Amino acid sequence: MTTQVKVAIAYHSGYGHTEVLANAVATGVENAGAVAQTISVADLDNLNWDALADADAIIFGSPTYMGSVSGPFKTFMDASSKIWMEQGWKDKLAAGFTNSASQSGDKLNTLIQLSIYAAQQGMNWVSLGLLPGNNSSQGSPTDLNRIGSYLGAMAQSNADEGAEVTPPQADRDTAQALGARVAAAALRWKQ
Ligand SMILES: Cc1cc2nc3c(=O)[nH]c(=O)nc-3n(C[C@H](O)[C@H](O)[C@H](O)COP(=O)(O)O)c2cc1C
Repeated sequence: MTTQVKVAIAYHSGYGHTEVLANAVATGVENAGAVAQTISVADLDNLNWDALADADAIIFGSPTYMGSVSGPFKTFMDASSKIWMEQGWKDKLAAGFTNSASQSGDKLNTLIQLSIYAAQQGMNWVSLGLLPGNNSSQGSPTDLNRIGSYLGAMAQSNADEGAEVTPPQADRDTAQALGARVAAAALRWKQ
């Protein structure tokens, strides 16, 4: 009998760019042989908390707004304090991704915030696991992990373009790689 591993992707996206990444993460999860479910956290009244409870791993995704997670994502974090009280997500795997307009844009702070959140929930954080791209004379903006993050997946979306154009394919592929890594880890974790 094969073990079914479920990976939830809990994300917020104000204008669709981070949602593109959430879908790319889900593709990576599915390609690695696990079941992916994307869950927008924007509508707390209709949030599928059961799916989060049922997941072996939760990958958190938020745009970087004002150098931290977006307001709706923070509202979701605070609403999950009931779960924290019971340590309901303890020992699940966790990972994170973020997206913003600037190359840096203080995205690292968002990933740190997500990893601390996961730690408070008793979860085990999975890093991106890719060497940095685009950091040598041989590098290119089309490289995987072109922004050079370790803690999670970072993406950059031009401020004047829609989600059908930006973030670029390299960032979508990086998000996909994160999904595949977490799914592979969850498959090992569940054995
Ligand atoms: C309220 C607000 C705050 C923002 N703050 C930042 C920021 O701190 N750094 C940055 O690089 N971009 C910032 N941006 C740009 C967004 O991160 C960027 O447009 C991103 O692609 C939005 O993702 P979304 O379409 O999923 O909402 C901000 C945008 C908004 C609306």
